[in-house]
Amino acid sequence: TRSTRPQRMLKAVQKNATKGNPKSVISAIDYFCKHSEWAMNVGDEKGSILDSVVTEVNPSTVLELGTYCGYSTVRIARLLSPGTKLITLEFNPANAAVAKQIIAYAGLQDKVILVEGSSGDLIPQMKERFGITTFDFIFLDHWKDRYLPDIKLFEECGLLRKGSVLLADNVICPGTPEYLEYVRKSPRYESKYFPAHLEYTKVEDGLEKSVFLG
Ligand SMILES: CNc1ncnc2c1ncn2[C@@H]1O[C@H](/C=C/CNC(=O)c2cc(-c3ccc(F)cc3)cc(O)c2O)[C@@H](O)[C@H]1O
Ligand SMILES: [Mg+2]
Repeated sequence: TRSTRPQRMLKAVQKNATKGNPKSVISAIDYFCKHSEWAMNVGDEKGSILDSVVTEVNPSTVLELGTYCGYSTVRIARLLSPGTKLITLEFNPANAAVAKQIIAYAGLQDKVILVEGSSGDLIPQMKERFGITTFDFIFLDHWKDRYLPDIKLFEECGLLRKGSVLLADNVICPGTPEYLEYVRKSPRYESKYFPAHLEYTKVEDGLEKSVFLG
């Protein structure tokens, strides 16, 4: 049967990237998406903003919602200090399988805990399963209509502390209007919009960085 786009992306990484070299994995995926097939990775322009926020926060506890093929997982994990791991949630087994291989090809498997399942089920389990008290940094890039319910879940589960940083992809395209209204209106968050473009296109998009104020 015909391969899937994530499988073709993995093939491109195995063909064009250097094993154990995260930068080459990132470049190989960006090249594939620019010259072969568009795919919904955060991409190089928004990815650079992601890099700068991760570097600034230098988090000890990290969560990503929506692994997809692991592109942003690799971008984040390569910047984490030794001994720090990122937890990434993915409920599509086929996508998780590709992501696992792409993360391993980058040599970052020891810095990543990929959990198969839905954020709605897994967020309440973070404390008991992974010994997390609060997250320093959260990257939201899963179904856009789930950003708001999940941020409320973080609050309810006591997973945010004064200074926790949430970075959300696609707040313009496809758009997350309810989430944006919530974080920008709530007195409990300090929000800032980083303008950019939809990955590999000239369409406007951007990232919203929201700091929890406690
Ligand atoms: C709801 N809880 C969840 N828990 C765990 N994993 C979840 C998940 N929701 C979705 N996922 C997974 O995340 C991934 C989904 C991501 C959704 N992202 C988008 O829809 C998206 C879509 C676009 C996009 C933009 C313009 C356009 F024309 C077409 C697409 C661009 C992006 O950057 C995107 O992030 C999949 O791998 C899915 O299985
Ligand atoms: Mg996205």
